[in-house]
Amino acid sequence: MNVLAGRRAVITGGGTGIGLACARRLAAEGVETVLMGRDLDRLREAAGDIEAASAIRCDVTDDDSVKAAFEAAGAVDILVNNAGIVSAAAFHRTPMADWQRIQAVNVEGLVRCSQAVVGPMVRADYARIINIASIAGLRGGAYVAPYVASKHAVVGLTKSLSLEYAQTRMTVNAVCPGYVETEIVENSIANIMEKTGRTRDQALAELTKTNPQGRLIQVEEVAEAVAWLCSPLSGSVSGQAIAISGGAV
Ligand SMILES: NC(=O)c1ccc[n+]([C@@H]2O[C@H](COP(=O)([O-])OP(=O)(O)OC[C@H]3O[C@@H](n4cnc5c(N)ncnc54)[C@H](O)[C@@H]3O)[C@@H](O)[C@H]2O)c1
Repeated sequence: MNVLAGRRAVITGGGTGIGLACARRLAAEGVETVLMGRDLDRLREAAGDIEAASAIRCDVTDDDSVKAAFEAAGAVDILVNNAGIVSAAAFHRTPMADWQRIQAVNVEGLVRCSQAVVGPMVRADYARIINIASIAGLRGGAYVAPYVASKHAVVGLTKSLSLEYAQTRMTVNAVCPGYVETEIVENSIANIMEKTGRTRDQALAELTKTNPQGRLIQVEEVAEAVAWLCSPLSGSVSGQAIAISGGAV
């Protein structure tokens, strides 16, 4: 029998990319998944293909939306804070509004959703918070300062919460992927092509050369790490930021 059968997981930004792969992987362990995001039609379509999955509208930047969504979700054993955005620009040309937009989703959104679940989680016999950070949370990167700062904040929050709740049965960890083949990366490729006039293959090579294995990472590889962090036998792993980067960090 699957040891996670009957557990309930919320995955923010669960309708696409890494979040959707996490939902599929956890569902394979018998976990009931709740996909949260802004586009309910897309979420419902995604949930329709997954056993015991449901969809709830949630904008992680909005207090009322988060409150209503987590009330509707009910008891939660696993929270995967996956919703995230990125933008690329030279530091001196990055408007303050871009900084605020990225912090609002990547950092404040994660705080809001985590605060919505930790109360009951600290009293539970099992609980997991898994934050999808990035290798941008472990090292710097040119032209992506707001994203890098936000993902460093995610890693800092992960370490702090793991200590704050160490006396409970909750673990808090981050996974830190390099470039993963998703919509975000497709946008990065389009951005490089537009700014530099490079072909798609050249733009893709710019990204894959950051991975010593010379390839894009697959969403299933990230989801596998998330599933392991959910397993009861990983209960003494907490406060970690696990790179999934082909050895880049
Ligand atoms: N793709 C990569 O190369 C890569 C690498 C490292 C880390 N990450 C991180 O992985 C996570 C998932 O990204 P992805 O690559 O699957 O791309 P994605 O764009 O498919 O996923 C991001 C999800 O977040 C959702 N989202 C954005 N703003 C939201 C909001 N205000 N409220 C609720 N949901 C919101 C989007 O709708 C989308 O479903 C992000 O946190 C991203 O920073 C991605």
